[in-house]
Amino acid sequence: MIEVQNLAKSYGPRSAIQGLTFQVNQGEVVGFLGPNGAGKTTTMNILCCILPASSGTARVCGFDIFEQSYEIRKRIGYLPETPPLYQDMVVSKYLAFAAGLRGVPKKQIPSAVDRVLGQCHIRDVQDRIIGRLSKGYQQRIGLAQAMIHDPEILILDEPTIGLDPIQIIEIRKLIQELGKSHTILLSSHILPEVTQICQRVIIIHEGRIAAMDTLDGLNASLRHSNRLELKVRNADTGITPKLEALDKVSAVHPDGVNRFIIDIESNQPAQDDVARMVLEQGWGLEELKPVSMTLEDIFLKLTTEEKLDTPS
Ligand SMILES: Nc1ncnc2c1ncn2[C@@H]1O[C@H](COP(=O)(O)OP(=O)(O)OP(=O)(O)O)[C@@H](O)[C@H]1O
Repeated sequence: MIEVQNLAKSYGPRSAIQGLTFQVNQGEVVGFLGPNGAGKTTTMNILCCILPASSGTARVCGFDIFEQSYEIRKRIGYLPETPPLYQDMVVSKYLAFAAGLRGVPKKQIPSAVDRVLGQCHIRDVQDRIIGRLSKGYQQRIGLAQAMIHDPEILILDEPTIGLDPIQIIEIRKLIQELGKSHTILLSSHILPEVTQICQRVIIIHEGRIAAMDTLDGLNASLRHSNRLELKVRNADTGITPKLEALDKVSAVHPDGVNRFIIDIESNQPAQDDVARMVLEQGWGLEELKPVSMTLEDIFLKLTTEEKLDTPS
């Protein structure tokens, strides 16, 4: 659905993105993550044909961003970080206006407005002035304008930024609903949000792809940081050095009473050795399980500590 190949963009001498290659398949909801200035908005603007790329190619629904931008605009709905709302307009009139701008035939405008009022759950405010509505409602109106021409793909730039926790939950639910019938590329700084909404993530850092996979896949590719969580019933004072003496264990961190976090050497299955020692020493095995990394752990690892050599 979206195919990006070696995409680059420079603003004068400043390179914003370089060598970006990724795909978003039909029906996927993909999170686009990166620290401030990583190049997320630049990439989204290029895919929506708002900004020209400096080099590389991208195709959206099979159409070329350089040659066939009109076809792409028909098929893409874009919610920029600041939604393009006219604060003095009434919701339904604004949406009809947006429909006209997006080329919806005049006769079909009332039904298009009616459709997005329903899809975005804003029917109850259709006669209200936009500027007097809460930010959560305004964001839904932003989504409604992005969908007014019934696009197959939605590109959402930080859709929950500036919302309060209840509004965030509402918009998140709405995006999850829309994800059932649309392909979505979504940028966000809120990592638990991406974990909840997205099936796959693309992490960019300094304009390049740092990782691209499902959450499970990312976890697996970073397995060198494997950790185990161990709970025992009767730890004695020698437990930490004894566990650290195991071949595959690189460090042991006590974490509360009778609980330990064990760092494992790269790709070494160490559970059996740890369990055997616990039983032999009579420490009483309560629980032994891998500590899975959160998206936040993965993101910080990729964007602060080190970079993957090649995107997966
Ligand atoms: N119009 C512009 N002129 C010059 N430099 C720009 C322009 N727009 C963006 N940049 C630079 O390009 C880089 C990427 O910016 P971009 O806005 O795409 O990042 P981002 O990942 O969306 O960041 P944020 O999360 O802060 O919105 C940054 O270094 C930014 O300063």
